[in-house]
Amino acid sequence: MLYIHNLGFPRIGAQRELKFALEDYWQGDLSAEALQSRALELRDTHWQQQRDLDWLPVGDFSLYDHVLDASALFGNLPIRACAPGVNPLSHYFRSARGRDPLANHLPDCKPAKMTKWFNTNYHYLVPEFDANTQFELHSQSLIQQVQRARQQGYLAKPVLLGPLTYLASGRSTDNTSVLAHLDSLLVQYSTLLQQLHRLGVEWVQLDEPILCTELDGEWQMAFRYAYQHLNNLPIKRLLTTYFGTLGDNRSLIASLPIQGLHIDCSHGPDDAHWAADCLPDTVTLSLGVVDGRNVWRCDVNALLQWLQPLYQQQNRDIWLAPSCSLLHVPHDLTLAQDLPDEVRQQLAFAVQKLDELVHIKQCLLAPDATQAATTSTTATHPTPRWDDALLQRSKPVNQRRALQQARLNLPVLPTTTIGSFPQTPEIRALRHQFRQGAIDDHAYERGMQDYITECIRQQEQCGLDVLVHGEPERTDMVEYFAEHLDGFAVCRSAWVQSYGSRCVRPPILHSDVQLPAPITVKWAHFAQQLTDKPIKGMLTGPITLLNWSFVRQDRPRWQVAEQIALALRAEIGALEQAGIHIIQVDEPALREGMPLRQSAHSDYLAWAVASFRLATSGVADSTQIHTHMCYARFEDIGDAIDAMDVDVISLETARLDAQQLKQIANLPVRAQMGCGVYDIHAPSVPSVADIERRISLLLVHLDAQRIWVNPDCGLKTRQWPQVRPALANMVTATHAWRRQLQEREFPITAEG
Ligand code: MET
Ligand SMILES: [Zn+2]
Repeated sequence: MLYIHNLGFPRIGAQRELKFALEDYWQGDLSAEALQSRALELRDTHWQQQRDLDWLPVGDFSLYDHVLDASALFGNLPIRACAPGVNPLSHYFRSARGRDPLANHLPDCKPAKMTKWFNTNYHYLVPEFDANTQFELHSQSLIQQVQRARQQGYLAKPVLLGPLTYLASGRSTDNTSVLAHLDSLLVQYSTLLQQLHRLGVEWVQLDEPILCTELDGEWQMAFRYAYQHLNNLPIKRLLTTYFGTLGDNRSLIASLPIQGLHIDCSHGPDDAHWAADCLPDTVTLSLGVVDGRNVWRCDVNALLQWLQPLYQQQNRDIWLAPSCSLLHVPHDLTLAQDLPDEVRQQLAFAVQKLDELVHIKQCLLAPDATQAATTSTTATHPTPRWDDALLQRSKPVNQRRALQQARLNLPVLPTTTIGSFPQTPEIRALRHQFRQGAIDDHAYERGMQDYITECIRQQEQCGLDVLVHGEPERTDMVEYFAEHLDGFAVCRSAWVQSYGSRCVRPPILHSDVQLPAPITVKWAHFAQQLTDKPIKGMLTGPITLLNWSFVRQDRPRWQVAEQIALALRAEIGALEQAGIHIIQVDEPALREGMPLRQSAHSDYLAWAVASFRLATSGVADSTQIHTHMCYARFEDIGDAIDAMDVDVISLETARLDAQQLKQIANLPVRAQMGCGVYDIHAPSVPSVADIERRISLLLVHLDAQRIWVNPDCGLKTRQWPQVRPALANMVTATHAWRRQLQEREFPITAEG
């Protein structure tokens, strides 16, 4: 038999209803009951939108995050977030955010750590384990949802994070192994599966995406052990793997006692063929044939070429699904009226992806009666081959240094910022009015120039050495460039959840990327005219533009990166021409684009670094190239960072302890380094003493000549009353150190 199902649906709502409800609730403007009833309405609506499916995912909806939901389900929220007599909803939100309106009498607590969900841009809250961890099942909410779905006539398939992926996503806070908790966790899973079975549930979905990563012997054993443990339960278990291929885990998977296996087919049909050939007919095969990570329409013709024969040869049940949860794509294309028609025709968002499943099912069941849709995509042109010399600056980094210094004449421990300054309500309003056509180009530019003037004045008053224009024209560091480069489209309603109530709007890269006209030059040039201090030009790098966009799939990623890089190379050339001699090319997303499997890392880093160099190597040796990275670990990519061949790199390091900072300082990187000296996310103003201490830590490990002083990241989410004193303190602390360093160099003796 042939069925269609879904692994998970976007939760935030087509119009971001959940976001607004959550934010109202956190503000104290919406009661907990009202929040729950909005969530219930949203779930009902989303179920309605999935009504054509044979099996409906239930339990995939979340008020904040599905990993946090698993922690709540198994009674494993951090103890510091919980207090007797407090509503469980408060425990949940205190775990996520440190506070909750229903528990205002409690002091704020430290929220759980947030980190990226595999290689997506979705962030989850990291479960915590220690020797005292004890699980306790809180299944009431899930059970109610299942009952409600069944009452509404759906065949409900509860969605659970699998026990191994749950443990692997967590961290032990006392150096015990997370696997030490497997036994006690399995007891809860068993109880839960029995409860679901008693409700009449036939299938449960167990998400184990870690099966698409490399697993060592211990984890493989744990998998066998865990699924054996769940084996004697009467409910059917669909083991879902996604975000990659099965690789070396095929034989492990074949050894697990499961009734169904879901395979991500967006990477090709090999795993599907393997499973069809090697798994017993009693195992249902769920094929993730519609890409759940991207917005392009499925090429049904191409798909049927392999799917049709595979389906016909099988005696087992086949299910069709998106490759993974649809959480990672926008909700509904019909709302995307601002996209050009020729782009929209090529796309499918969550709702449309389910229509595609219906269509594919029809094609398989009645091949003669149905017409497979052909997908036409805009033709693109591979970039003409360029000379490898384009990847090289003329001189090595240590020789460029003197040339740059001759022009810039910077003091030791130069101070700067990462680029953006507060995005005030006035600036947002200005951009909004301009977009609406309420003000003309002239008024918009004048408004921006006024703000840039203000940013320059503030930076001069604080005494910074290298200034920036402040990025007021940018809604977002990727979106702004996507709006001004050919080949990208920005859809203003295409929201994807990033974490909690936060959503992002990844641009859609649909055809050849080109720079029609310089993007940043006028702002940087305007700023430079206002000051004698050097202005640092600001760009988003090729890899970050790539990793934070939806990218065409008919071209390899390295090729797309190369095209973006060439467009940025032209922009950088134009900045240099306009008299900007320091240019920062931000790559905060370099690390997160790393493939899940370690064996693929070096390949990725090689082309990522090459495209960065392609963008940046065209400048004179006397022009200083900076890059900035954040949100990531850097310890294991030191070589790649060095290979980027920048003159200065700034890193988000303010939250690292002395030991970790030492690791960063000792990376095999030749560039000068700006290890962020204060955390821009912290609500308080860092004191002069704090920053001095931070600088002294750096001075232990780095030559003073290599150190830059800057905040951790951009300041756009901050407000001026905090930014001003923070930067002033940073400069004061730096000056104090400069004096000390000078005294060390010319020690003041008793005589002199
Ligand atoms: N230049 C950017 C900014 O200052 C870099 C941000 S990194 C996420 O906002
Ligand atoms: Zn940053």
